[in-house]
Amino acid sequence: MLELVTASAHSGAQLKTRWGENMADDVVESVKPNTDETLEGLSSDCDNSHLSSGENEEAVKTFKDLGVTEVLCEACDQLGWKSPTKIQIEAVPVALQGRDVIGLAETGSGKTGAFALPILQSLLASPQRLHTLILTPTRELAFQISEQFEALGSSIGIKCAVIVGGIDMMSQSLVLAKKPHIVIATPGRLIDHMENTKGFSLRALKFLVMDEADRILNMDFETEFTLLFCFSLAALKDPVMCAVSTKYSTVDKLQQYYVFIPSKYKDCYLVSILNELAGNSFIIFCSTCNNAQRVALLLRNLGITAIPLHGQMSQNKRLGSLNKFKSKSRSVLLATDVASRGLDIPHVDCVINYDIPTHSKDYIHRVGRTARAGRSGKSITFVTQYDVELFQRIESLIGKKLPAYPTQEDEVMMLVERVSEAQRFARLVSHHMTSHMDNRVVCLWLRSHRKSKSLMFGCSHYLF
Ligand SMILES: Nc1ncnc2c1ncn2[C@@H]1O[C@H](COP(=O)(O)OP(=O)(O)OP(=O)(O)O)[C@@H](O)[C@H]1O
Repeated sequence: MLELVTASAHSGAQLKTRWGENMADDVVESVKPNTDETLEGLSSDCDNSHLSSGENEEAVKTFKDLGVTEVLCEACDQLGWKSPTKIQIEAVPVALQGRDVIGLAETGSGKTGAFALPILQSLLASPQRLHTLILTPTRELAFQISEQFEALGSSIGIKCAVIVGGIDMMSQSLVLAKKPHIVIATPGRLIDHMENTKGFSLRALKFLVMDEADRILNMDFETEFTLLFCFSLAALKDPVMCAVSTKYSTVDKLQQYYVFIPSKYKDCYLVSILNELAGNSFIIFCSTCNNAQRVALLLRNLGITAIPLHGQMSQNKRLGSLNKFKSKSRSVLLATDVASRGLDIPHVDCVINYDIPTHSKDYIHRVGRTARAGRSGKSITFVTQYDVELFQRIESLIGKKLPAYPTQEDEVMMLVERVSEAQRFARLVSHHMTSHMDNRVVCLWLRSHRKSKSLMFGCSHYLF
């Protein structure tokens, strides 16, 4: 699940968060009025006065019915959004009235649109630079939200800035100096700019969004309601709770399975399932960066187009991996929980929990990377002899017993020798990579140690 909090109509001085400082403390310069002609030209089109909250789902069929202005309705149409989702029906009219909103809905249910549309409409009504701040827990999510704002706001000349770690501060300062309408940031880098970038001020901010609020605040509450209620005490004014999911739930179109296997045969089962479901697109979750890297190498050794995504990679490499997976040039993404929240890659057919998540809540976020926006999808969770208790906790959190995924043990065991060979290669390559050996040297080394042609498949791809 993902929560959103839109704190609308707050002045910068009121914006206080638990993770950081008072955002208005570092005010150096006030924000100049917007001169963006496109936004101003369109602003008269915007009239929310007729809106009332509490319109129910049955009565509302279109974005227009929610009070969304014509130009944004057209943008939704261009994105292929024929009608609003449940959370959009609940949250958009309330946010358009200028109320603070706490949103709660299933994964892949369109929460980004639910806060993006009211923000864009507010910008149309009163154009202003540095109008909105969106905080996200991961860098990838920040880029994704920016893409969605730019897609919805393309015809109105919206300017977004993504301010995340792993990217040069100076170039970000230049982007901030141009005073974008919307800043999408991860907390650490935002604080850096607030402390060190002259002239950067959030005083005039009209909207604050905390996407994945529990993760940003780094708090593990029993339910997300409690978390957001606590946050509302600190910063929100009489917020409206828009909940279209009242507990930790997974979507109906997701088929969830587990497979009970001995720990030492995890790789064999993985390869067997990937072979069986060949042609699909997978995200495989591992609990550590090392494991994600090692399994990616192992699969590459076996000719499977796998690519890693984890926090020990540079930001450029992380984005490169994600783009290759998104563009379908790689069919398997080996990821840590850095990819478990919010990432929206519609073509993901199957999520495999190679390592079971330690926090049950992460299970819901991970499997939510498939079966998004009404599509169907599959998830398979590996449960070893060490994971039984964690698995039971997951089942009790989601409130259902999962069926076993059918596997043929004898067929899996036929892979043991082949997989062991690939494991040895993966370990050796990992060792050379972690000892900072030049990539070209690794490739040369691999060539000289080549045992069979297929083991060397994709050698150049070691250079990620
Ligand atoms: N009204 C709509 N009709 C059709 N598709 C939509 C609609 N609104 C959003 N979408 C699409 O649904 C997908 C999921 O949306 P989004 O990423 O906002 O989900 P989410 O609820 O934030 O998920 P998560 O909890 O996993 O972060 C996106 O591809 C988005 O373009």
